[in-house]
Amino acid sequence: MNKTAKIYIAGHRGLVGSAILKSLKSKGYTNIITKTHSELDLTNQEKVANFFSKEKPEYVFLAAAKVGGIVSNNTYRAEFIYKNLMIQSNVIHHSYLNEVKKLLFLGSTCIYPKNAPQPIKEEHLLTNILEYTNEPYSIAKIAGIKMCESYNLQYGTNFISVMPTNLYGQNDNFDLETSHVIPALIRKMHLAKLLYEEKLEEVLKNTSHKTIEEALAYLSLFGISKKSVEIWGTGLPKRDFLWSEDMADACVFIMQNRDFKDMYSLDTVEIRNTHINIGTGKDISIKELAETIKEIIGFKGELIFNSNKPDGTMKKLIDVSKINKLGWKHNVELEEGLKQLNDWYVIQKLNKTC
Ligand SMILES: NC(=O)C1=CN([C@@H]2O[C@H](COP(=O)(O)OP(=O)(O)OC[C@H]3O[C@@H](n4cnc5c(N)ncnc54)[C@H](OP(=O)(O)O)[C@@H]3O)[C@@H](O)[C@H]2O)C=CC1
Ligand SMILES: C[C@H]1O[C@H](OP(=O)(O)OP(=O)(O)OC[C@H]2O[C@@H](n3cnc4c(=O)[nH]c(N)nc43)[C@H](O)[C@@H]2O)[C@@H](O)[C@@H](O)C1=O
Repeated sequence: MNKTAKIYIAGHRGLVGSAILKSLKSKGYTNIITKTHSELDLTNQEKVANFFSKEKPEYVFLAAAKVGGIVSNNTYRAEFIYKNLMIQSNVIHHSYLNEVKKLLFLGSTCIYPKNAPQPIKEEHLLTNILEYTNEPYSIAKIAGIKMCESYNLQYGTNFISVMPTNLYGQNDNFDLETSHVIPALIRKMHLAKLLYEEKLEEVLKNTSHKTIEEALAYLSLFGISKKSVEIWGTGLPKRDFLWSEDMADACVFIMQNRDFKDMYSLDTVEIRNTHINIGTGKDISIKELAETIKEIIGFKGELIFNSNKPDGTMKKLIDVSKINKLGWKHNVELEEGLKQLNDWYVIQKLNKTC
């Protein structure tokens, strides 16, 4: 991938896409194409076909998807399967038709069985049943992996599938209903702290409500009060969290240095691993995570675990030995990343009107 190569980042305003854009720019890439969702709806086959035949990108980072946390996945099941299948089918197929040299497809570690052996290796794909809360999303992601594999084997393309663990970082989604756990807990605890300090004007600024009564009623739906914050589930599930800029770094590293055949040849033909895990290889319970965030923010109230909300997969530690062997390792440890994200949130979101 030379510095003037034409590179398309699909989803460049999202958590990962924005970090990939930043990384490529910092490395001196000058010919990057981006389109917002409203400029190019990737679920629309005709528009995607026109875009690819006009722009002819040489490299594609496929970081556009319908994404969300556990409740969002469980609630908007039809949207998760439909939109993800459409986006990835359109982008992968038109990348093939337009002779894209290399494409990177972002899947997710939720593709693995819910009770997969720990740490989860690439070869555990399709060995048992999936976690039900995110089954539609996972099935779409598995279809994406198999689409890349099939195009590589039949058409000789160079399409690589990476499976990120749970990600967090700047430009994340902080919506209380649809976000992932880290942005949700950061926002919940800041709001509870503002309530505790009786900074009601600031609470109002940080919700989309007109009166403080409406704002308080809304916050109570999410278990946010001056005395306590609700944490979904039992607190016992464990997750491996990766800083989004580390994820972007891994994506750029693979696009610069590795090909599909490097991954394919890592295993026996019988195992036919065609994708690669990206994470830290370390996990933490949601309870420990919540306590760490509480400490960073300085919230003095209680954490209340609501076991009526889903836990999801209990353990999702991934084996990262393959990506490590290929020459990449994460850089930012969780506590450092949480502090950085909290600082960013305070400047970019907490003191701005929603
Ligand atoms: N966040 C995480 O923890 C994890 C993410 N992943 C995967 O990483 C990738 C990136 O995720 P992340 O950055 O978190 O997601 P975000 O939700 O932050 O960003 C997704 C991007 O895709 C764009 N997009 C969505 N639908 C369309 C569409 N129909 N047409 C055009 N653009 C669209 C969005 O644009 P707009 O905002 O304008 O809608 C946005 O820029 C995804 O494939 C996701 O599945 C994998 C594991 C964990
Ligand atoms: C990346 C991954 O993201 C999703 O899966 P998930 O790992 O379950 O992600 P999550 O961040 O939403 O939750 C992690 C854990 O945290 C608990 N939890 C506590 N309190 C809150 C809370 O307030 N919000 C959220 N979202 N979770 C909370 C929550 O109950 C769960 O036990 C997939 O659907 C799938 O899309 C996917 O690939």
